[in-house]
Amino acid sequence: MTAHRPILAAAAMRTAEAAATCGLTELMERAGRGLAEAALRFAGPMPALVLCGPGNNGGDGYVAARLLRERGCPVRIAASGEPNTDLARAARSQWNGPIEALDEAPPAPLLIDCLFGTGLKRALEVAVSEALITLVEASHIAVAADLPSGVEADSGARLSPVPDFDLTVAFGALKPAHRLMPAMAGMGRVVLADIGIDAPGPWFEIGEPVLPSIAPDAHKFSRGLVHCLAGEMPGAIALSAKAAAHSGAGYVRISTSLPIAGLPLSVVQVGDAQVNDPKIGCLLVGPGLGKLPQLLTLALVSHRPKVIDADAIGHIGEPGRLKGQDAVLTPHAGEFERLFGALPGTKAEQALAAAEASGAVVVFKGPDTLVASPDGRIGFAPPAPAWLATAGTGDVLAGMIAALRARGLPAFEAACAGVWLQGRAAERAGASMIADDLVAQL
Ligand SMILES: NC(=O)C1=CN([C@@H]2O[C@H](COP(=O)(O)OP(=O)(O)OC[C@H]3O[C@@H](n4cnc5c(N)ncnc54)[C@H](OP(=O)(O)O)[C@@H]3O)[C@@H](O)[C@H]2O)[C@@H](O)CC1
Ligand SMILES: Nc1ncnc2c1ncn2[C@@H]1O[C@H](COP(=O)(O)OP(=O)(O)O)[C@@H](O)[C@H]1O
Ligand SMILES: [K+]
Repeated sequence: MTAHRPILAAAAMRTAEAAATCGLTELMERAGRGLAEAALRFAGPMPALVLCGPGNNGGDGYVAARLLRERGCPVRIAASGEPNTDLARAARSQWNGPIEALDEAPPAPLLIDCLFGTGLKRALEVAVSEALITLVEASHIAVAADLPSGVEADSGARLSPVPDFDLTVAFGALKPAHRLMPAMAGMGRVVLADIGIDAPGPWFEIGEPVLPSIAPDAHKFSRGLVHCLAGEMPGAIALSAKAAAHSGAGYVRISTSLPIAGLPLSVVQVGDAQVNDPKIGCLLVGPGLGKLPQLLTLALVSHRPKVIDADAIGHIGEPGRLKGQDAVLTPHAGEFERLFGALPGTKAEQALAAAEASGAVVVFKGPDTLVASPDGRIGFAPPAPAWLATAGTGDVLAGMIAALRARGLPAFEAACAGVWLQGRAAERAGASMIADDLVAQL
């Protein structure tokens, strides 16, 4: 099992830094050392150019340059201007080499970007942005300190054009941008430098789940019954049902008006939906539902936990309808906007607002999937392969979450576990996978 790693927004990071017992000077020394060591490990000793900005991200750069030079690397520094914090000024005063002007500096094989980190508030000046892009493109290996300059820490937005990096060294904790699009796509490998900050909080990167073990005296119903409501296009719910069966549910049942072909023989097809059957561990409605809002209504009459996906999300109408439902909602961006409207803020803030409005656990899917709970927790998915973008993988995820819920995990934990397991299954399935292959990897 890998632990959940904290994710701190810029303001929370500043609070955690201020609370660090070692003091800010030592924090910057540790950040600079972590950066220098990570760059050396990744690139080996090669001539480096460190770009230093005006704030503490620049301060980290002065420290890293000094330490790289102490280890025998030929290092140059180019700065966009004078440091404007005491910490950065102190770090610069310990550098006794020349400092070049950013717009005149020739490139080097190793480029280390310490222009801006969590303090970026607006687009880079055009000359600074152009120099950064030119120097990154002319390097062999480009490393970003904390964040690539131009990336907004909390939203993952690019406030100005940002070149692609090979390595990003996050200090103390991941920031939302390390796990949000578009920023995360251009960071290369992301590593975390431990600078001694201990700040567990309600936002984290989802780690490997601990799944309930199968009791020695288990029977099929104690392992969890998933009941799926089939709609107009039964192929989708069939995928969900298979995924549920292979995610450890002891019994998977589909209520359907017509027999569904291609299902494993172990999946039981029934004509009527006893949605209040106390044996049901989790109901699943939505995949392939089509224009049958009455099946969502039926699911909402049930007192059992439920996963609401796909077409069913479009039939909800008013998020408040889900209050008290013990539901997990799994919208992609289109379904999300249809139900919740165009919410303001970052993707994380939108997911939280949606969870609060609906009282449901919201799995806001995409290349940067988030799991938000009405109690304020957010799990950020670790990167998953882009080949998940193929029809039916969302149906598989819904079936996985339903099974994990039926096996006894609480709604938020089941959703986080499903998202993590889906990503790893996709890695094993490989780039040519279709949704059916994903099920084979569960
Ligand atoms: N605090 C700590 O103890 C530790 C912090 N650490 C490090 O510090 C980083 C955060 O440092 P930071 O807060 O100084 O912000 P940073 O990203 O360097 O830049 C902000 C400066 O840039 C300016 N500015 C902003 N946007 C701009 C623009 N587009 N174009 C031009 N200027 C712009 C802004 O000025 P202003 O907007 O006020 O004009 C401000 O002066 C963090 O990522 C980590 O690397 C580590 O060392 C661990 C210890
Ligand atoms: N570019 C991507 N990178 C990683 N995962 C992705 C990407 N695009 C989509 N996914 C994942 O694939 C699944 C697609 O689900 P969804 O859009 O509901 O498709 P469908 O309705 O066809 O099943 C989601 O789990 C989503 O997070
Ligand atoms: K940076």
